[in-house]
Amino acid sequence: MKVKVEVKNVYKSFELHAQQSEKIFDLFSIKKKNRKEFLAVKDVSFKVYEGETIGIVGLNGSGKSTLSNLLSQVIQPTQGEIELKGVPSLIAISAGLNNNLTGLENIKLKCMMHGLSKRKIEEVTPSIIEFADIGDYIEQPVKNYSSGMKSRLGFAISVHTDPDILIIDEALSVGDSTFARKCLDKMEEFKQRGKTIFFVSHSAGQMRTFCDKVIWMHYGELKEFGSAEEVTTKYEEFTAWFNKLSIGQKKEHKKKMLAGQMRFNHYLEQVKSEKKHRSPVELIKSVLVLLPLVISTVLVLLGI
Ligand SMILES: Nc1ncnc2c1ncn2[C@@H]1O[C@H](COP(=O)(O)OP(=O)(O)OP(=O)(O)O)[C@@H](O)[C@H]1O
Repeated sequence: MKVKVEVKNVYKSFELHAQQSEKIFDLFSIKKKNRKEFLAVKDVSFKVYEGETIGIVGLNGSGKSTLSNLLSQVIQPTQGEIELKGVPSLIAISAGLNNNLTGLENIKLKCMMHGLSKRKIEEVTPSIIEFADIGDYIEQPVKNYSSGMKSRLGFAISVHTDPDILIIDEALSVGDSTFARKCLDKMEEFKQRGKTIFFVSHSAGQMRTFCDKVIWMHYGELKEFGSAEEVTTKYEEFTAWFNKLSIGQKKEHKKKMLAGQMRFNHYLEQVKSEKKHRSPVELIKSVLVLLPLVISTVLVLLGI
């Protein structure tokens, strides 16, 4: 079997600015300040083969969506590498939908972004509308949709763009059971066609029946990666233990674990090799941001 996705020592950190002014200061400063950052994904590595369906489980805030966004290239790793052999498509609640455009306009836009020709878009549009099944709302701006409607439209568009790697981030949890069944049937069809699927869900049943393997994300780290049965059982044992804790104990546990995800941003740079200064590219970017301000100031001073 061919390797379809390879994730190598991936980290994703988010800088935590105490104030907006810090953010602006960082944009213009040449030397990076040592700010606090949060490691949402911490040294994650795994390989996925063609045709595998991979479930992703974990408590709230464990890094599942961050990992989904990394896999679908919506965000880039802070460190590490992700190699994808194929085009990914993310299905998440309202992912990639433009709120100000109508459903129909979004269909055209997303299909174009996936490289479909005008003729192909005209050909698949009726089928997308039928799958989404949101009636006259298809002519309404997406901002008027319920989360279930957004999820229906997002799912319908994504499966019709025929992606190689499908990443489904809890989109099914907001739909009703009929729609969830329809999506699961479609996913089964994709699976039969040898597509690679990542599937974020809180349902142990769906993990067992639908996935070959499961990734358990735990406070940013990959705690387990193995057969769906084995990892789901371990995860259920953990949640049963966790749910037995008192509210205070749960809070204490979370606090301790989250503290382990806090770092100063030099941490990753130390891991990399003590690279404390901005790269020339970053420096040029800062200069370009300042350029319009400098030009307008000079023009004002010259009285032009
Ligand atoms: N842009 C951001 N800036 C700062 N922190 C972020 C950002 N995005 C995510 N995080 C943090 O990263 C952690 C992981 O978030 P993520 O959404 O990936 O978790 P999750 O497992 O998908 O959670 P849930 O089950 O609640 O959807 C959370 O603590 C979240 O607050």
